Amino acid sequence: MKICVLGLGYIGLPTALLFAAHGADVVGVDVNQSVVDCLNRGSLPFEEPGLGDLYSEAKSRFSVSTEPEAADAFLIAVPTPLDPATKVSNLTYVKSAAGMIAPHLHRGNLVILESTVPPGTSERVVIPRLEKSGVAVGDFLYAHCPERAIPGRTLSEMTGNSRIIGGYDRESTDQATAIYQTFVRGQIYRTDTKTAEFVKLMENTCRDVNIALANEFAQLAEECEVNVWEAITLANKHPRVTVLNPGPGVGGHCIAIDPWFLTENSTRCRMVSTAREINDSMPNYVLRIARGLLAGIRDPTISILGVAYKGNVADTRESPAFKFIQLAENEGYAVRCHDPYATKFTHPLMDLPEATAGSDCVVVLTDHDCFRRLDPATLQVRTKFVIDARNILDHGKWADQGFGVRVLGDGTPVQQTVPGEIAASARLYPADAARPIASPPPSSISLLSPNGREGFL
Ligand SMILES: NC(=O)C1=CN([C@@H]2O[C@H](COP(=O)(O)OP(=O)(O)OC[C@H]3O[C@@H](n4cnc5c(N)ncnc54)[C@H](O)[C@@H]3O)[C@@H](O)[C@H]2O)C=CC1
Ligand SMILES: CC(=O)N[C@@H]1[C@@H](OP(=O)(O)OP(=O)(O)OC[C@H]2O[C@@H](n3ccc(=O)[nH]c3=O)[C@H](O)[C@@H]2O)O[C@H](C(=O)O)[C@@H](O)[C@@H]1O
Repeated sequence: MKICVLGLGYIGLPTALLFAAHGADVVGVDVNQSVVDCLNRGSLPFEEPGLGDLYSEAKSRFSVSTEPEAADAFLIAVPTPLDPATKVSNLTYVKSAAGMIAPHLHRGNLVILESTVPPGTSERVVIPRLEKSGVAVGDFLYAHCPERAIPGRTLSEMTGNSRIIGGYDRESTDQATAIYQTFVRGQIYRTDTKTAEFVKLMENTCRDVNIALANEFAQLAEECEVNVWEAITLANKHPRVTVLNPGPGVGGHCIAIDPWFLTENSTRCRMVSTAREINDSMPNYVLRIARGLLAGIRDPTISILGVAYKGNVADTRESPAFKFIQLAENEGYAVRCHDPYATKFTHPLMDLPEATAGSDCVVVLTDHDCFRRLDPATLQVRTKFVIDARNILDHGKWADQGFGVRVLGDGTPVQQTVPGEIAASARLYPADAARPIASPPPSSISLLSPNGREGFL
């Protein structure tokens, strides 16, 4: 079996290598020459746990090129970004990939679309371009097989997750099932192409809406002067309730984008777009907290810890850090950034001492594990304020070092802050307290550790 994989990014490359490691001859195609050069040098264009070892294992059956060639099966894993102005999918890359396959397509070949697309895209956009080959669908096989792997655990999820295979016809579903079964150990579910497109979008939209609910709870809790983290921990004791974690916003190439694909042709949707609005407004909310703390400080500097869209990954796509920084700079704050994972960003990435030197407020935006263990005694800041927008720091330790600690959703009323009341506005945690609430916590629950729950890597 020879498989040609178009798009060697976060999804296409691991998928191509898994096929190769399980016996297929794979040609990986990417229009970006630097990706091809990098792989030809034996390096990886990005990091993902286990990918280096898989590459070594698969190398003998894997070659790379900027052009597709004849094969038994073609797999498309190219980007499907969102046009930020119109909130409509940009299908340019998918169209171009289908156009590149057409000259090599023969009767009996299988084409699989893995890229996430709006419902109906296969039928309206992809298949017609493939048919320019002169072969009609039915004579070539076609399936949409959406990817569900989560960055940071891509390989274990690609092999262990269940999969949806949406074939154009029974033969297409059978053939696609057969090739995924070479490495997928999870259950394979069969459906039609448009349902598969819809299911993928529903999954990510469901997560987005649930995160929006957690973010709204954080804001409501603050209005009620309740600590949302304690409230969530307790609510999640209910056997049918799972509230996710509030945070500074939703980033990444998928959850912040896919809900718009579901609604782009709809005139009825309310909840999905409202959830997007709530999540997109979280950087403003965190900045409002910072504004409260920094009122009265001359020429304030904010130190951002974490620009990646989530913990323990380097990916900054759609990261809430972009919006937070832009808003902060518009406000006149100087911004210095530190992220031990990210390598590419719009702002210079500094080491921790440099990013925090002379700072007036440290803001944790990403839940990297290494931040949990940070020792505040080592930081040479000017003003001791920290905002923990992920609830990951050891707050007692920071308070011991004299920091005013403000946790997103901790119940401190944001609007109470007025210039001249700076220290009072940050809840100064008593050195021996793990949380800013008056009554002592029941000894049986860990109130500031809900991040070990489902929902966070
Ligand atoms: N990254 C993720 O965690 C997940 C992504 N997806 C979906 O998978 C698709 C791919 O996403 P990523 O791998 O993250 O994208 P990516 O941006 O990491 O990689 C895509 C690659 O495709 C290449 N490319 C663009 N046009 C091409 C063409 N015509 N022929 C060959 N190569 C081409 C680009 O140069 C790039 O290297 C998207 O639709 C995304 O929504 C789905 C599930 C998870
Ligand atoms: C339904 C679902 O879990 N989808 C996964 C998701 O991967 P992704 O890394 O984007 O998801 P994520 O871990 O929820 O992170 C998205 C964003 O949401 C934030 N986030 C996440 C969980 C939470 O409780 N609170 C929160 O604020 C994260 O910090 C991040 O900014 O989207 C992937 C995709 O489609 O690309 C998909 O394959 C993955 O399985």
